[in-house]
Amino acid sequence: MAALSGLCSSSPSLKPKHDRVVIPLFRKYSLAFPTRSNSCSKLSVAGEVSADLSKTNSVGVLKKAKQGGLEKDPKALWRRYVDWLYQHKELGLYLDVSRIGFSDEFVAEMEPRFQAAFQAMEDLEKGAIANPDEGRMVGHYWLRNAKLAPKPFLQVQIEKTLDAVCKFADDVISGKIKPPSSPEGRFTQILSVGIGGSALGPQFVAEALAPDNPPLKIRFIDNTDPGGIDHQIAQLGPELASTLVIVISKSGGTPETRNGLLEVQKAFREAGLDFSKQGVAITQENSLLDNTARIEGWVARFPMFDWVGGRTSEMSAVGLLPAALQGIDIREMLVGASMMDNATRSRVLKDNPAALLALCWYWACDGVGSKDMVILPYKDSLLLFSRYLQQLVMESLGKEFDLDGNRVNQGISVYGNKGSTDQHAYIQQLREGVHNFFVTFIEVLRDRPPGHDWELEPGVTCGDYLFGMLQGTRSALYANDRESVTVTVQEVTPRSVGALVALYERAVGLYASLVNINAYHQPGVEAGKKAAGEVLALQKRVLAVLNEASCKEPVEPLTLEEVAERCHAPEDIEMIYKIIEHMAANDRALIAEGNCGSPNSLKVFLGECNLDELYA
Ligand SMILES: O=P(O)(O)OC[C@H]1O[C@H](O)[C@H](O)[C@@H](O)[C@@H]1O
Repeated sequence: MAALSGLCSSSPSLKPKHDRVVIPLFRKYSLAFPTRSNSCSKLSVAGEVSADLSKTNSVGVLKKAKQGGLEKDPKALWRRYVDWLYQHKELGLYLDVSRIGFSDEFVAEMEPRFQAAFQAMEDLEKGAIANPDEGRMVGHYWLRNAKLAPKPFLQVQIEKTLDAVCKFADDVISGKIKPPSSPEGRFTQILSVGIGGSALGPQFVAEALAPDNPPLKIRFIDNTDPGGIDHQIAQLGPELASTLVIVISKSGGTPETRNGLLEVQKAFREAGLDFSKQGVAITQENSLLDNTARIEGWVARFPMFDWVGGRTSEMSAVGLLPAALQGIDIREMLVGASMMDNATRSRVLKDNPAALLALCWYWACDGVGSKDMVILPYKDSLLLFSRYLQQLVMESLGKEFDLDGNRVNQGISVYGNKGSTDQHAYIQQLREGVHNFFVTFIEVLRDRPPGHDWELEPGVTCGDYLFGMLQGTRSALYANDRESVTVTVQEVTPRSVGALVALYERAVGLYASLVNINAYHQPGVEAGKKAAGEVLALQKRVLAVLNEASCKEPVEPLTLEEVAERCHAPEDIEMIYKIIEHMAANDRALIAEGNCGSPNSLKVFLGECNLDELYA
């Protein structure tokens, strides 16, 4: 660890002042403090199990001030509330950061970092290669204000796509574009097939904003789980004939999405329906999906742009088309996002709600993700906000290396559902148990549309209870030194949802700058995909070996050792066991002897011999 003490030594104001803090063993830390300063030496010290904030976190006042505890004097707290309350008048959005304990000194020390983050954000918006690993521009902010796009052809692309989305949605809703063989004579259902960034935004927005009786109802296939897929198709029943299938994949090659598509196409064939007359693709030009849709003559294709990442694609065709088809005012979503974008371009920390959020995150998580972010919207329709944010925050910030190549293992964990429901589940632990989180309350002031409220006891409505639960939980947590942020909106509308999406997109971008990581790539996702590919390749070898033995006269059941040996993969015996266990559970391998609970007893064979494959 000796080299660590030299970190950032050229920056005297950022000298370490902290005590050693022990990080739980499972968080295998090997930290070099995230900073933009070139004076920091490049370090990669794997295997450490404790992190020394004094050496890894150059914000000197952070730990010291934290030891002082949170402000508890009601008058001082009220002053802090008023002093720091952020308000976006036009959006009717407030951000209260008073229950996060940062000090003025901390804010002052963070100021230069914020100025650097604002500059990085400005460069990004002007078209800099903000995703250096992939050599890509990052342009989701242009989607809600095309004039900001750095090249005229990008502007045209954005505007043309938006017009095409609106027109297509209008034509589908009006019945001008209709399915060939539906008794209703118009599309009534959407089946969205996509995963990750190609599902989470549309799911969140559908839950938040779809009217009670949308012109088209939406369902999702967002996995390669056959049971889940069958369930969605079964629920559609005869309405499959009036279902618009939207296949969404930026890359156009994600296996789960491809599988979903193949399964849905099979269901169409079995129902005697022509899929191409009901299929829509949203993907990058010339991707596998795009080419399939073009060659098969699907109803429509919409572009995904290279410079929009999946997790920030809600305001592209990915989010806008499904929303428009459900009758959601997508131009209002864009207005809300654009207004928030304007506000979050401010270089004055107190006037910039995204910067305030990033400040709170940094403070609460010590700039190293030491606490989890619990998202608690007190509104049923915002249930999926935490799930949406999970990808946005964790895929963006959860990085092994910083931009200078230091191993930092950054990130902030996100979870949550909704209040007051969660008060009856895990808030007990938040109040009294392990102190490893901070809360974000999302408060919605309007309970019901005007004229619909009633008092279920004198002076008290159902919504008053919800309000009371939020305020009570916030106070109870704070009284026990649990910090929280509160975001308040007037109503859940397309505008406020657009604003929330934009607020968090920018907060993530700014925070990424503060900790010096690339928020726009996801190299870690590849490892799991690659390993899955290897498992499927091994399965093919296992099948070939079992097939050969099963084609013998008499059939030769094999032990796991024999299968592994014949696959030339003795080191993969555990995976071979798992493959056989899965095949046996699905009647694709038969057990001659023993059972899966005692692997050494097993002898297996295939029910059928495939001679074609044997002699292929
Ligand atoms: O839209 P697709 O290319 O199908 O990608 C879907 C998802 O795949 C990967 O797992 C990425 O990590 C996600 O960021 C992405 O949203």
